[in-house]
Amino acid sequence: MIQACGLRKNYGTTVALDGVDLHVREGEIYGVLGRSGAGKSTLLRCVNLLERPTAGTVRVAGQDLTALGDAELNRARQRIGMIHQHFALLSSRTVAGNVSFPLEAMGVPRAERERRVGELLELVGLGGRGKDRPHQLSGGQKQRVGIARALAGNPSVLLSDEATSALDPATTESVLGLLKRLNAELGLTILLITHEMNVVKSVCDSVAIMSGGRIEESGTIADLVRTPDSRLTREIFPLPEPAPAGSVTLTFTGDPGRPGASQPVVSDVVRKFDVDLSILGGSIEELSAGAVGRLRVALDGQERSAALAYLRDSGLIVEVAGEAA
Ligand SMILES: Nc1ncnc2c1ncn2[C@@H]1O[C@H](COP(=O)(O)OP(=O)(O)OP(=O)(O)O)[C@@H](O)[C@H]1O
Repeated sequence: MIQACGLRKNYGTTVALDGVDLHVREGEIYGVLGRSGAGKSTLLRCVNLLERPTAGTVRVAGQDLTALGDAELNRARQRIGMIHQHFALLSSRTVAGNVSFPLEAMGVPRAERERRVGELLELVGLGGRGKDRPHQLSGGQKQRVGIARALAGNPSVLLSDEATSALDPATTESVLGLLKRLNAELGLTILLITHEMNVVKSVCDSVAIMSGGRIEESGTIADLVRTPDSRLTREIFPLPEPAPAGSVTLTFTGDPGRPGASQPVVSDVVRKFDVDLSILGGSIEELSAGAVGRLRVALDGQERSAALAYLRDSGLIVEVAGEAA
């Protein structure tokens, strides 16, 4: 749905994007994660051409935006909604007036606008709040207005620029829940940038990790957590590094056909084999891709090799420190 190839953006001598390739599939929620200054906002602004890239191409829904003139670009942008960290609402307008704003710009007749604004406010859980002013709303409600406004042009793509960074954890969760529902119900493709791992963990299907204007790592969350040395896996499941020589790190991926983190594989291995097992560290996370756990253990005893083989045969990813995978 979104395909960026070889994107570069220079501001004078600052290289904000240094050859970025991005592929967001239709219907997925794709997170771009990175520290301040990594280039995330620049990437997002280049996707809808609010910034013209210095080099590279951007295709959205099959259309090469970098090849369009201003008028065509404005039309194409109506199919790309955007929400912002600080909501960007007009304080002089009511809630309904804010949502109506892009429809007015598109020349939609008044009766049709009013019907559509009512639908959009219902969709984001703000039915009946149309006459309120933005200052009468909480942060989460303001962001819901921002989302309703972004959906006014019936976009196929929603871009989110740190949309939950100004919100408290409970409100963040409810806004993310809304985005997930819109993704599922409307088939909306969502590209969001964030510096919060929690956002990626709770809603994203895929992620790109940016640093210094480049993408360091990208892929589906499900694939990356199965790649034991991926940066995403190390950040979601921090375990002391380096692992003590001979220690064993077990990854429960929760894939169909593999044991989940709640299944008693570890107690089985101790019962079945002459081994001692002590836990050195670990955690379990409920990701959008399912429950995933990583556990580091010391495993010693006469039947260590047989126990390791059993763990592998049970479907766990087994890494032994100091041994090639
Ligand atoms: N309009 C601009 N003019 C000059 N330099 C810019 C401009 N916009 C961004 N930069 C620079 O480009 C680099 C990437 O900035 P960008 O805002 O894209 O990063 P970011 O990952 O979104 O960080 P943050 O989360 O702090 O916004 C930084 O070095 C920044 O200073």
